[in-house]
Amino acid sequence: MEKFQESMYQLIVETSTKLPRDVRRAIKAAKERESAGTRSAMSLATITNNIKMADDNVSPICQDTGLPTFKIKTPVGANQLVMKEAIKNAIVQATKDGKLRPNSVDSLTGDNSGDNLGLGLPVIKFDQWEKDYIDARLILKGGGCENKNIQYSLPCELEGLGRAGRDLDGIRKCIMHSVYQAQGQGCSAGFIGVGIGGDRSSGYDLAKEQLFRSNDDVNLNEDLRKVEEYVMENANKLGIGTMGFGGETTLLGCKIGVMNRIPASFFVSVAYNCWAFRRLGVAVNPETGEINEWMYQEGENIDFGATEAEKETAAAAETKAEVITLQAPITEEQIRSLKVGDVVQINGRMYTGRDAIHHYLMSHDAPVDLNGQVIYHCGPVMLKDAEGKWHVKAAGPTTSIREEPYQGDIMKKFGIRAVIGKGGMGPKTLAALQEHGGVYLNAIGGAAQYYADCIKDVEGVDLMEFGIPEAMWHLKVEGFTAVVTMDSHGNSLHADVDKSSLEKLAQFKERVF
Ligand SMILES: O=C(O)C[C@H](O)C(=O)O
Ligand code: SF4
Repeated sequence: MEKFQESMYQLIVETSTKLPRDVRRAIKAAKERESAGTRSAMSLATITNNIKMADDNVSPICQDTGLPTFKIKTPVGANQLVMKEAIKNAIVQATKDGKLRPNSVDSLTGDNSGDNLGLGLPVIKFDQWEKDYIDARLILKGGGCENKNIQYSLPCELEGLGRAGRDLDGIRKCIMHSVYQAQGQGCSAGFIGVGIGGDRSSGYDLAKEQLFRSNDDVNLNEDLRKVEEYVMENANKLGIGTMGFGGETTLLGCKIGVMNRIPASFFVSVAYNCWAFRRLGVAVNPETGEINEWMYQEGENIDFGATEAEKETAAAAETKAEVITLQAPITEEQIRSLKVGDVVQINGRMYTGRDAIHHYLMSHDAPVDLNGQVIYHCGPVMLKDAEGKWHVKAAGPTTSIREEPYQGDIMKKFGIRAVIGKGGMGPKTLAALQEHGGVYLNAIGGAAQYYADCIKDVEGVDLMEFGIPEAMWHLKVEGFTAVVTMDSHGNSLHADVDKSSLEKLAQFKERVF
């Protein structure tokens, strides 16, 4: 088993940096469905560029490399303790090499362990089987989509859909609702794994288990196959689209599993996974620990390479004419001239700030003058070189809604003019944007390589005590592109899409099964 650690390292690196073939094909099909020139088409072009960049740079597709979860099947007699130790070592190494973000945080103190280890982490689930090889699978599922998981206890009342009963039709309604409630916040278009039955914890386990199925397989259970097909056809009519910008594709895959339940409980558990659906697997020799075979290799591999990239550059050049350039510090007048739908490109300085920084700024002074400045909701992957200089390895946006309780107050307190994130913010922030003269810019979630490339220098860092993802990084950017989705005139694309998709959801109220 001396090669097992190296094999697990390879599995981690491949999973973090290369999307599996079935996922690539689903994204390509989504791109082909979208009409040219729309915000969704532009986002999908950025996403496919990003996938290609991650391949080429062998760097994380998305900066949130999730809570590493291994599912391992072993032949009788294989030593699971040895495997566990090897996996931990491989994780520490992958973190040092910038292939994983240090993502393990003490739940009580907020301290980041720095190496992705810590109480309960990584998650490793072992099972024994009769076969003579080790089947090791890994999923790196980020926090934004994990937060959009949802569990229904039937019977229940659902907005837009009415009563969901304890039958196949009730299940159908829950699944349709789960897609609606995620909006763009889990970096749509997404994949869902659904678990029917069990208790609250085994139901969610079953839902996550479905995410290990190939996106192209056909459910052997006839009822579930019908529901899967129904959901794939109809969820895309909700019009939520890529990043919640509206558009043709909201869902890229739906896999449903079932297990028994106890008479009093009827759970439908949904695990939502973003487009950056990072899961892979290997078959390992139990004697040597070497990889015999990579999984999920069936079908055509889309590399989103040269010709696609050329087309996208051309498309980007076409839209260039409409792009508005912003450079911090930004004046109130400039900000008030922006409106929902505008595409902006930022040059110059921006500061990262997410959960810990927002909480901190409520009761402290800022370490820098934020007047007229831009805050980027981002927790990057950073590496320090031998000279002590920091380099950005991955830096896409994080879900902004978590900062809703603080954002408006902080913008007013420090004179911040623009915040960049993804998934949109709520009414409190919208009111503050109007009152103070501010704007919300939606960047493309998961496009961590694309945005890392826009960051030309790391000019400083404050509040490192919060750990790498939560610190306030001072970034020099060039051509950082984002879309105005909330402006200073009271408009919010997110509120509009939420409203229209709820109306569309109501079309699916009538019994189908
Ligand atoms: O933590 C992050 O960087 C992003 C997170 O996965 C999110 O989607 O909000
Ligand atoms: S930022 Fe988006 S793509 Fe990345 S893990 Fe979070 S939900 Fe997934």
